[in-house]
Amino acid sequence: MSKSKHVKVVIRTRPTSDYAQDMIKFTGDRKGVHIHIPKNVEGGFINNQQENWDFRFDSILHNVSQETVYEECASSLLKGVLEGYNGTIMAYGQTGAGKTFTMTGATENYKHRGLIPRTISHVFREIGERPQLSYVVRVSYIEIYNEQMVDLLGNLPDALRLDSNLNVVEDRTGTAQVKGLTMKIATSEEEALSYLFEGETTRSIAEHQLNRNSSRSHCVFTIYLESRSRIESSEKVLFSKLNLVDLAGSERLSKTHTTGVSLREAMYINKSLTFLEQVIVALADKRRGHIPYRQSKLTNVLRDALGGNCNTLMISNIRCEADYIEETISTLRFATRMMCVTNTPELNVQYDPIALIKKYEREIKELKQELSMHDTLSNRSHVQHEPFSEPQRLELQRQVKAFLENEEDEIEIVSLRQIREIFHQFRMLYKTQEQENEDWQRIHRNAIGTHPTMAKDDATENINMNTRPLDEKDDGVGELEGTGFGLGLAPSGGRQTGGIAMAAGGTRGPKDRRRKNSRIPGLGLSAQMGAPAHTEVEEEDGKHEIPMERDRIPSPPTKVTEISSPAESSGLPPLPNAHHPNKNNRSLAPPPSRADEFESFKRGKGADINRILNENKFILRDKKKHAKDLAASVNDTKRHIDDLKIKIDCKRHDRTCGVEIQRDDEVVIDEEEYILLNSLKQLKQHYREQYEALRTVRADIEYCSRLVDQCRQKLMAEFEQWYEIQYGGQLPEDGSDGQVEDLMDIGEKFDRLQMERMSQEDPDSLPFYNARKNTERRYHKGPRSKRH
Ligand SMILES: Nc1ncnc2c1ncn2[C@@H]1O[C@H](COP(=O)(O)OP(=O)(O)OP(=O)(O)O)[C@@H](O)[C@H]1O
Repeated sequence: MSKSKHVKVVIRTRPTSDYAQDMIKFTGDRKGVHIHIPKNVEGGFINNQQENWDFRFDSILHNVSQETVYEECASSLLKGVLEGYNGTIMAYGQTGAGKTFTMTGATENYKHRGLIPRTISHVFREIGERPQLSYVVRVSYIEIYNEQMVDLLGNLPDALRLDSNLNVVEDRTGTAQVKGLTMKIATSEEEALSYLFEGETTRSIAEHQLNRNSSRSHCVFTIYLESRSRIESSEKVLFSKLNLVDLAGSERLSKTHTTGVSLREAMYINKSLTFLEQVIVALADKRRGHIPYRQSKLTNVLRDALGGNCNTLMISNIRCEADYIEETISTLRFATRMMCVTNTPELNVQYDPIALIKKYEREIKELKQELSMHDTLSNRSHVQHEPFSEPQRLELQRQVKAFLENEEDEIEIVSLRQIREIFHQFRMLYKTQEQENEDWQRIHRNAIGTHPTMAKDDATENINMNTRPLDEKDDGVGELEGTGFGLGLAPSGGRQTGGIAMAAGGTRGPKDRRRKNSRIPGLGLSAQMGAPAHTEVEEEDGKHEIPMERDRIPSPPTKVTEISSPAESSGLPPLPNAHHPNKNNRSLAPPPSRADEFESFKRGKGADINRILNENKFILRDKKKHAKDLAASVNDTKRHIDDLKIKIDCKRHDRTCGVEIQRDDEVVIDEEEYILLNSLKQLKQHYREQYEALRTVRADIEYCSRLVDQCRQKLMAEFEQWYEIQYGGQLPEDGSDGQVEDLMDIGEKFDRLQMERMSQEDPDSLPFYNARKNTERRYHKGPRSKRH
């Protein structure tokens, strides 16, 4: 559970030779400050002027080194940040009190480096010591000047513009974010330090070019950490950030004696610090519901640190000279109020949705492996659990068609999912056919109706002729046009006698129930699944099956070109061929269906692979049959063994009842038992051999199945590719990046030598000097001085 914590406040004094020892005294425990200002005698006898002030803080750092400040203020807070808690350290105080010295320190002197560079070093040191975690470190640097936010790591021209496009927005969790802010990923201490120095440099360029006073701006350097475990679940991500804030000087307007631009700047600073104070007062007052964060950019940016989800520490820098006593008291007052602010730091855990998906994928894969193991153990290795891919669907569709066209006797059933897919394919074929029939009939009817030389009655008669029940014998059906369902072209007077219903609606005679063969026109199959190909007819001499030859079954668009078209003979316009569109009629017909094209592909470009596939399938079928036979004989042998065992047991039982002959303690068995035992031995041997053979065949089957699958996949893949190319699909094009070669110049070689020397003296200082040098080089030397 999260715990509330008050903002930790530390006082740091700037060393001075003019220390006002009569006025400022620190308590022995280094936590209290006593201020004494003697009464002004000019105030008269009755003088209410306050003389003494006592303050208590978390710690007082008087005349201490930068290192002590770091250990006291930042070290433990940073550990929290590395564990996933947010942190903020801000330096507050009057101009010249040492805020920048505390936060940034002397950038040219490693020993006097401030909290920010020390924190950066510490971050990377700690990361190196936590190999079980993977971290991403990002940094941003922002300056708030006259209520304008400047992105110090952004493009230099933008930093010099007065109108900034940075805005503070709230994310879903209510956390303030600076929209549009540059966040640089730092992979090393040196890189992160380079960004710090780069920001500093941008700040000083802007200061000179825009005549700004840097002590009148607030600066926020933020280190963002994103960490995830390398050994546990990596979808759990910890996000935390550490704000390192150098506030503008807090001196009063009256004391600065400023005018013009400086006055305006001072007003802005005072305003934002006043708003900061208001927020702190509001936070300290538990009855206050509304906290005015939005009044200024500063409070908006720091809202997490002030009464939010953050461990916050404030360093109040004070000066100990008598001249600055009023400002010092003011700073200490502000610091006291700050101590009343409580925050509720919470672990910032998020779950990475991509990593979560990856985790689920992994789990599914493992489960599938387990399932396939289970299948193998229960001899169901051919069962597939993956969703059907497009090529597999096409293959099933082909099998269904082959089955309906009598090319294959059966479709091997392997799973419930496959059965569902087969049913689905049946339905699709049925629907396609139904649609084609309707289209064809519509076109045909229109054509008949509009033909100038044909009377309407004739046309209707022509259709009715084909839709009425065929009540005459086979001969009477005559020449079927092969182009329509119920629109077959019967010769005049031709009537089928068997009572076969061939109406478009699929009405069937009561006796038309048994079907052995069916065919859907257009796909070479009958339009209705129930449309008969063999039709049972009852004649006087009993039942007969009338085989309906393929080409004799009325089927709409198919075979139109092969058999003399009724359209031609009756003067009708030619019928569209939806099954095999060619270039000339492609514009009329809809794009060819993939199923049809697949069939052509198998005959053409994919003929080779299709042949191999079929050969493999044949071998597989053969092997399966062999396995089935072997399994049957293995079971037979097993039955024989069991029978023999029973017989032998009976024999033994008889023996124990005294029937056996004992000779010199040796069990003597009779001939019959001997034969039985011998047979058992042979049978067992036979069983082992058969079983071994069965295992080998099963292994072969697995291997062949895989081969068949591979051939099928290849065929499908080649077809897909061919289809894409044929019908406008474009293959993606690859692109490649060039590499820029970075050569080392003489200066760099010198730097390297110097670096080597320093690394021997103080290895830890290397990244610091490196970063410093790189930043200088970028800004001040040669062609690399230009940014962006
Ligand atoms: N603890 C310290 N030890 C040594 N020098 C210090 C210390 N604190 C401040 N200084 C020196 O005092 C001067 C003013 O300090 P600094 O610029 O840090 O003040 P500041 O509060 O940041 O002022 P501003 O508000 O103008 O930014 C600098 O030259 C700095 O080196």
